[in-house]
Amino acid sequence: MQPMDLRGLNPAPVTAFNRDGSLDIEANVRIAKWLASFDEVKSLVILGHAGEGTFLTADERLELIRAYKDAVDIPIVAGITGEGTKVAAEEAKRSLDAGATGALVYPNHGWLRFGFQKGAPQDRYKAIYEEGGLQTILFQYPDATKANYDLDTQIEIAAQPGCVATKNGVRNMKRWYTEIPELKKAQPDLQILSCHDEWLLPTMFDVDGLLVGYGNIAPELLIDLIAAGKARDYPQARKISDQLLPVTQAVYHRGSHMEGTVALKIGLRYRGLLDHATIREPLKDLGEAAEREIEAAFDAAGIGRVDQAMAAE
Ligand SMILES: N[C@@H](CC=O)C(=O)O
Repeated sequence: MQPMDLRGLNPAPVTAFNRDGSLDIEANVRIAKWLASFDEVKSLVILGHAGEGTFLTADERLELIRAYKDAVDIPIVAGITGEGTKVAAEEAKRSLDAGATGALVYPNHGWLRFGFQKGAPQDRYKAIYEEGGLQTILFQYPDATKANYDLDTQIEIAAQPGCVATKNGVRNMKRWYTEIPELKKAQPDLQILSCHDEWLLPTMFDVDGLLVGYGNIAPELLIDLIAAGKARDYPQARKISDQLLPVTQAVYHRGSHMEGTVALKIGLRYRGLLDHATIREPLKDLGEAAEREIEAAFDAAGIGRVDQAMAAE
C-alpha cells in the first residue's frame, strides 16, 4: 500500500445540487477541478459533513465518487458513515470500486449517545481497510461527545495497517497538547490533520495539514496558514488568521456547525464557483440577512471571485 500523502490542504467539498435538488455533477466537477488545481491540495474528502454525505442516496454517493475520480488526479477520500461494522465495510468496498482511495471513518452514530464498547472502534477501522480496501483516516470527534476516542483507542487504531492519518477535532486543547505528541511518538508516520474550523490557529503548529470544510472557500489563505504553521512563524500565522477572522466568524461562529455547511455554499456562490446555494434537508436556508453578512465577510477578508476561466475549465 502506498499511503496517501495528506501533508497539505485536504478540503472537504460541499455537494452541489441543481435547483430541483438533484445532484449537479457539472458544478461538483467544477469545484473539484478548482480545488485540485492547487499543488498544496493533497486530496478531496467528499461525502463528509460539509458534503451532506448522509443526505445523499447510496447511488448518488457512488455517482459523486466516480465524477470526482474522473475529474482529478489526487486521491478521493469518501466519508464512510454506515452504522454497523459490516455495513461500513461494504460501503467502503463500493466506494473503492467507484474510485475512492481513502475513508474518513465516522463513528457509529449510537456511540454519540451511549459511548462505545472497548475494541469496537478498532474493529470498525480494521474492517474498512481489510474488507473494504480503503486507507483509513482516524476521525477524532469533539471531547464533548461520547464518540470521542481515549488516547489508547486512538493509538491502537493508528497502529493498525491502513491507518494513515488522523483528523483531530477534539476541541479540548488540554487533550490536544498531551495526546498529539503521544500519537506522534507511538506512530511517527501518522499524518496529523486539524479540523478545528472555528479556531484553527492554536493547532497549526503541530500539524502536517488540514482536513477542513473551510478548504472549500479559502484554499489560498489556508495553504499559506499551513506553511506559516510548519515554519513555526507565529506572527505570519496570526496575520493570516486575523485576515480570515471575518469569514471564520460568519461561516463557523454561527449557532451550529450545520449552518456552516450552508454558509460554505453561500461563500462558493460569492466566489463564483456555484450559481446558487441549494441545500438538502435537514439543512435550512439562513435567510437574506445572514447571506449578506457572509458575503460582506468575504469582502472584508479580501477574498474575491475565482477567475472565471479557471472556474469554467
Ligand atoms: N470541522 C468539523 C466538521 C467536519 O466534519 C469537525 O470538526 O469534524
